Order: sequence, then structure tokens, then C-alpha cells
Amino acid sequence: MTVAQNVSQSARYEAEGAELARFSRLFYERGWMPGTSGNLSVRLSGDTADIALITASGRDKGELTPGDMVAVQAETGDVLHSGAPRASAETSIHAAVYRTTQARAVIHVHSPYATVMACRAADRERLSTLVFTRFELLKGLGLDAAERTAVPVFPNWPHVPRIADEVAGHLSRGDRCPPGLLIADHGITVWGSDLAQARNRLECFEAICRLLAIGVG
Ligand SMILES: CSCCC(=O)C(=O)COP(=O)(O)O
Ligand SMILES: [Zn+2]
Repeated sequence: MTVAQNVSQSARYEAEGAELARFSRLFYERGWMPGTSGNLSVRLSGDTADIALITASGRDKGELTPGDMVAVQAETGDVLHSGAPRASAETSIHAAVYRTTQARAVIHVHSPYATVMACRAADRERLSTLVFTRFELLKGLGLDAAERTAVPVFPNWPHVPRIADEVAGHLSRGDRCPPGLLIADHGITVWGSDLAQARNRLECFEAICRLLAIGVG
């Protein structure tokens, strides 16, 4: 890489990292990323489309800076720069989503209502589903409100790559998968064409889970 390319790549990392930090602070302030939980990533574009930036592991998600982002190979999660902070423990799940969908941004949070439903709908030994239907908010997920949509609920295996393998297997089989998934007793992961779309979808998922949690529907 030439010096000019290096400078331009650093500027992109800085700008995308600042966006990740801004979104992360928003979710933290809503109480959706308590106690260092949650992680976000964005897939770069153009000649760097094979790269994603992801939040470092174990950091306070309300106080991230661009220096807290780690460059990884988008579809494998392999870390690209030695000496970088440790990438999120859930990087393999982000990579599974990038490998099997058109997503360019992935958000994982421990938002309260999605987590309630991820506990209630869980099987814990195998994939289960939470059915969404009727709510107008389904249109915010790009879904038809008249249809039943099965949101997958994956077991929260201690070895995260096992969750990632199951996510990739599921997403590569289904052509009508919603743009999000639940992890039993854990939280929710949502994706979109950019961070703004992923955030809008996450808000719809959380609002629908709230309706289900309080017994509507
Ligand atoms: C304190 S939360 C436990 C890990 C987790 O579920 C999470 O979302 C954050 O993991 P990361 O490695 O991305 O900080
Ligand atoms: Zn988590």
C-alpha cells in the first residue's frame, strides 16, 4: 500500500469509527448496552468492501472513540492489524451475517424487551422461533404485516463460533429470513444496508417485542 493509500484508509477508519461510536452511545444512553454489553460493526465500501470495522471487546459502549474499533475481514472476522485492541467476542456472528446476507451494518444489543422475548421463546438446546404477525411495525422490517414471520432464537452456546455457525447455516438456507435474530437469554442482533437502517429495524424489533412481552398479540 502506498503512503497516500494508507492516509486515505486511516481517514476512512476514523470517519466510520466515529459513526460507530455515535450509534453506540445512542444505544448505551437508551439502556440497551448496559455494563459493556453489545457490539456494532460496519462493512466498508468500494475497494475496502472486504473489511469491516467492529467495536473492541469489553469497552464501555457509551464512551467509545474511533481508536476502539478493530478492522477485520468482513466475512471471516479475522483481525487485520496486529496490536489492535481485541475485537468483540461476538465478531464471528457479525461475520456470519456478512457472509450470508447483503448487510453492510450489524448491531447487537441487550435491549430489555428483545431480551425478555429471547428468554421466553428459547429452547436452549436447539433453534426455536418467535412468530411475528399482524403488527404494522413489521413493514419497518421490510415484511408483510399479513404474513407470519419466524424470528430465529439461537441457543446461547458458550463457544460463540458455534452460535455463528448455526446463524450462517440458518441464514444461508432461508430466503424469507427477517433482518434480525434473537440469542436465548442474551439479546438481539439486527442488520441493514447501513447503520441508520439497522437502527430503525432494531427499534421496530424492540417495539414489537415490547408488545409481545406485555401480552398484546
Ligand atoms: C458484559 S456483556 C457479555 C458479552 C456480550 O454479550 C456482549 O454483547 C459484549 O461483548 P463484547 O466482546 O463485544 O464487548
Ligand atoms: Zn451480547
